Amino acid sequence: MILESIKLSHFRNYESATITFNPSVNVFLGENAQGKTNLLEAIYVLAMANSHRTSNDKELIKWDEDYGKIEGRLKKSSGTVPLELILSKKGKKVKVNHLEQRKLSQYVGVCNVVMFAPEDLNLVKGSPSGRRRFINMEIGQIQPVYIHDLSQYQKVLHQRNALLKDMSRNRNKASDPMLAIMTEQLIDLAAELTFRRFHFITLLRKWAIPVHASISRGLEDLEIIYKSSAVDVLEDMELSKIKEGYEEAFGRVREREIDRGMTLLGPHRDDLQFLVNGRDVQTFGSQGQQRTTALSLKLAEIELIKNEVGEYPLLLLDDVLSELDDFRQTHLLKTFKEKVQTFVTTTNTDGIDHNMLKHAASFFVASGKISEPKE
Ligand SMILES: Nc1ncnc2c1ncn2[C@@H]1O[C@H](COP(=O)(O)OP(=O)(O)OP(=O)(O)O)[C@@H](O)[C@H]1O
Repeated sequence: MILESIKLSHFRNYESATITFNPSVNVFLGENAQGKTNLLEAIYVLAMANSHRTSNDKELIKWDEDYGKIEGRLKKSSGTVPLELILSKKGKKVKVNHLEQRKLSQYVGVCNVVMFAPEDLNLVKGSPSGRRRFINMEIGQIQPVYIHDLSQYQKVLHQRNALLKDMSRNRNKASDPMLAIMTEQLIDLAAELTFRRFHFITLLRKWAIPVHASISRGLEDLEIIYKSSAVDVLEDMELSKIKEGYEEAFGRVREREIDRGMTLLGPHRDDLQFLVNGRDVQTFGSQGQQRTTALSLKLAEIELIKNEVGEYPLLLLDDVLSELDDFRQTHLLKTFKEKVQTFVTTTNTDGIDHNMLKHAASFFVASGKISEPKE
């Protein structure tokens, strides 16, 4: 898919801007804090209806304005699709082909993106919540129903936590039937999410392992393990078996949950583990191995999306090229040259592959204004 153009109104530090993109590579050049990342963020938000760096949508609206808007024209093999996202203090509205979509699950997935930002280099080393967010965002764009299930899960989790908190304070037996109902609801959703996540990790593994071997010049074997807080999920495990596993596990922790006043098991406490040559990269890996792993995951996602939805996603590279050594950079750029529309931000083109720059449109970004492309 190709993003032909974008129009921003009151988005971050952009008052208004319209940009027509190159179908191959677009480079955004500028000093720090001028609006380069904001521009990639706008593309990401247009695709995912959520930012990659804040969960507070109000931060996306230009200061002292009431609303912000992002419009884009996306070219897919099925035709051109106008997309629109309006942010206001009351919430957000999304439109596809000028028609408002009531549910985000009907919107997310129309435009696919893979973002690689400096914080992704932390995917391996950072906290489990970052890895859960990665899983949620990636499954959401290939299986929109996942977004619906996840938001239902979060609602039930919130209610169940409130009930457990109350039970831990009051030790009231009268709440037992309510807890049983909520546990059943939570288990249905937890099993569904775990099943989908496990299937996603199986696909991710298929693409990431060969990529990692290639970037490490055949020296490293990657393994990705889904670590469930409740069930030992096995290859090809049926949904009903995962559900049974949750029922047993919740039975075991019931008293502890009431003591602690919170839900102790479920997808919100799961994690991913990465092994390189059999050792945990998070604990034992060098910084280079951790970076290679993060890059392998991102490259794998591109192929995974192509395989699942039939078209390559847009690739957003926020100031990461200079973070990768020449070999990793060349690998990244060579693999997708001409196949994937790429958007790159940088303060300086010195560290960037010159062959790539030859085919790119370069834009200059200063104080929320974008100059015409320089060839
Ligand atoms: N809601 C907002 N309204 C107006 N300006 C904002 C808003 N949010 C952020 N900014 C401004 O946007 C600028 C940051 O832009 P951005 O994050 O895109 O930087 P950048 O060009 O990518 O720089 P760097 O190379 O340092 O990452 C800052 O000047 C910040 O004050």
